[in-house]
Amino acid sequence: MKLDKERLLSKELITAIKSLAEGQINLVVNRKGEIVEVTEGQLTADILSDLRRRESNKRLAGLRILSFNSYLPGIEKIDLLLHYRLDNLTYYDWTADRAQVIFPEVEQGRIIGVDKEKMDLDTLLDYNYLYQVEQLEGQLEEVETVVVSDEEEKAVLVGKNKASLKELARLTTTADVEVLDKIEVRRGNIDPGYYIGRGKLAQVNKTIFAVGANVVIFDDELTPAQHSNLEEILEVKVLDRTQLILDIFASHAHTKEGKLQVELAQLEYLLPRLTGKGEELSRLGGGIGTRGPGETKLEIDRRRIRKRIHRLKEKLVKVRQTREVQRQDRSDPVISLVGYTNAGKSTLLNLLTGAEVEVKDKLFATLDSTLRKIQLPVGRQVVVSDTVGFINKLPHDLVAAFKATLEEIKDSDLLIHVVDSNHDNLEHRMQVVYDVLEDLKVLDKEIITVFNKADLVDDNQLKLLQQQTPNSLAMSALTGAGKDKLLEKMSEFVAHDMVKITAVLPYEEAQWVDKLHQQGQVITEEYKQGEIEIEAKISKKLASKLEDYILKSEPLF
Ligand SMILES: Nc1nc2c(ncn2[C@@H]2O[C@H](COP(=O)(O)OP(=O)(O)OP(=O)(O)O)[C@@H](O)[C@H]2O)c(=O)[nH]1
Ligand SMILES: [Mg+2]
Repeated sequence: MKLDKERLLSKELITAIKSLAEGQINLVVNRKGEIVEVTEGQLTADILSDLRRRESNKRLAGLRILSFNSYLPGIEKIDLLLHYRLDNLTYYDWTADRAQVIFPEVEQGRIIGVDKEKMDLDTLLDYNYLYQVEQLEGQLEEVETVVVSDEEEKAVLVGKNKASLKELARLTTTADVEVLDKIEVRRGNIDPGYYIGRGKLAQVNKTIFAVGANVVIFDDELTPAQHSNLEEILEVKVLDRTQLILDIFASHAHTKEGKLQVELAQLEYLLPRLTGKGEELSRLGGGIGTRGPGETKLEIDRRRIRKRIHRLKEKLVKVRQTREVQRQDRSDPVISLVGYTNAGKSTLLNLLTGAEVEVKDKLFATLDSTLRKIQLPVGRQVVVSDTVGFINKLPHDLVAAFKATLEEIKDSDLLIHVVDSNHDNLEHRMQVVYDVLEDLKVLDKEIITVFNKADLVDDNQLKLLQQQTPNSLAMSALTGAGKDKLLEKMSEFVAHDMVKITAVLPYEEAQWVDKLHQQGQVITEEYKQGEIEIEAKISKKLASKLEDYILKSEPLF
C-alpha cells in the first residue's frame, strides 16, 4: 500500500491494518508515502537499522514512523526521534481512533526536543505533514545565534580614552553585564598583537583574577589575531566594542527586518574571524549571555554561515522592495529625527505625535524606525521618522546591515538633529553624527538642530550653543517647553514648497475635498450649486494635480 505523500495516514490503511494485524504493528514510511519497513510488537530503534537516512543534520531523516497500538504510550520513545531526526512519530490508538503525533522541536538550527500533539481521526487524516517538515527544515538551516549561558557576566573594561571608556561602561550595563573595573591604557609600548602593551596585559590579567571577572571587553575593534592572542593569555571570554554593540542590537531588534539586519551584521563580523583557526577561537564568537553568534559555533562551518548570509541578504532585498513601494506611495514630506543614542529622539517623536515609542534611559532603545504622521500648524501633513541612534565607532558591518533602515534618512526632506545639550561631550557627539550623515551622503540636506534636555542646562550655555549652530533651537522634549518653536521651524521649512490656492471643484470631484483637508490646510469651503469653492494652503505637488480646477495660486513664502 502507498499513502498520499503529504498525509500522515489514510482510512484504507487503518482498515487494512485492523483486518490484518492482531498486536502492535509499526511501519516506516518515506516522503513518497511508501511503506519501507514493517515490524510487529514493541517499537524499538531496530526498525530503522537497515534503512538509509539522509545524513545532513540540517535536514530531517526523510522517514517517519507509524505505530499502531492499543494504547497511547508516554513519550519514552523520544530518543529515537531525536537521534534519528525522524520527520515525526505517529501513534495510532486503533481501539479509540485517536492519535498522538510527535514532531521534533527545532530552535536556532538544532533539534532541542519534541512537540506532542493529540489529534482526533479527522484532523489526522487532513493533516499536511509535508508542510510541517518544510517549516522544520527551514528552521534547521538557521544559524545558531543563541548561546545559553547561565553564568552571570562580570566584566573588566580596557580602553585608551577616558570618555570612550565611560561610554563603553554604559554600553556594558545596557547589555546587562556588570562592570567590575575599568583600565585605562595610556599610549606607550603597544604590542600590535595584543592591542595593548605586554606590561599592561599583565596588569589586566591580575585585575581579572583579583575582581573575579569572566569577561574582558576592549574599547576598540580587535583584529582576529588580537582576539585569539588575548584569549589565550587572559583565559576568559574576550569581547570588543563592536561585538558589544552588535549584542545590544541583537537584543533590541523587534521587527523582522531589524532582526535580519542584526543577524547579518553579526555573521559578517564573525566570518573573517573563523579563518584557518580551529578550536582556539571557540570563545570568540560568543556575545554576551544569551545572544551573539554563539559559543557552539564550532559546529558552524563557514559554508553554512556564507549560505545564511546569502539568504539574509536575499530576504533583506525583499523587505527593501516592500519599503520602496510604500515609499513611492508617500506624498507627504518626510522628516527624520537623527542623533546620538539617548539624545531624546523618541521622546521628541512622542511629544510631537502623541505616539508611544519606547523611551528608555538606555543606549539604543530604538532600533526599528517608526513613522508617524502629524499635521503642522501651517496646514501640511508630514511624516516624522524616528531612527536608530548613532554612536562613536559605530561598527561598519552594522551600518551596512542597517542601510535599509537608514535609507529612510536618505529619503527625507528634512532632518532634525537631536542633541543632548546636557552632555559634556556634546560637540564630539555632534561630530560623530555629522560623520555618519556624511557616510550616508545626506549632509547636504536641510537640518534643524534641536538642543534637547534644555530643562537640565543653564540658559546662557543654551544661547551660546544656538549662536554657534545655524538653524537651531533649544527645547525640552520631556517638558514640552519649546515645542511651538520647533513646529514653527518645521512649518517654515515645508511652507517653501506650498501655495495658497483658490479652486472650484465640480461635485463629481468632491473626493478632493478630503485630500485637501488631510494634506493641507483648508481656509474656506463653500458649497454652491453643482460646485465647491475652496481656498486652501497645499503643496505645489498637490496643486499640480488639481491644475484644471485652480482659479488662483500664489506662493506662501
Ligand atoms: N531631562 C530630560 N530628559 C530627557 C529629555 N528628552 C529625553 N530625555 C530622557 O533621555 C533618555 C533617552 O531618551 P530617548 O527618547 O529614549 O532617546 P533616544 O534618542 O530615542 O535614544 P535611542 O533610541 O537609544 O537612540 C530618557 O531617559 C528620556 O526620558 C529632556 O528634554 N529632558
Ligand atoms: Mg529612541
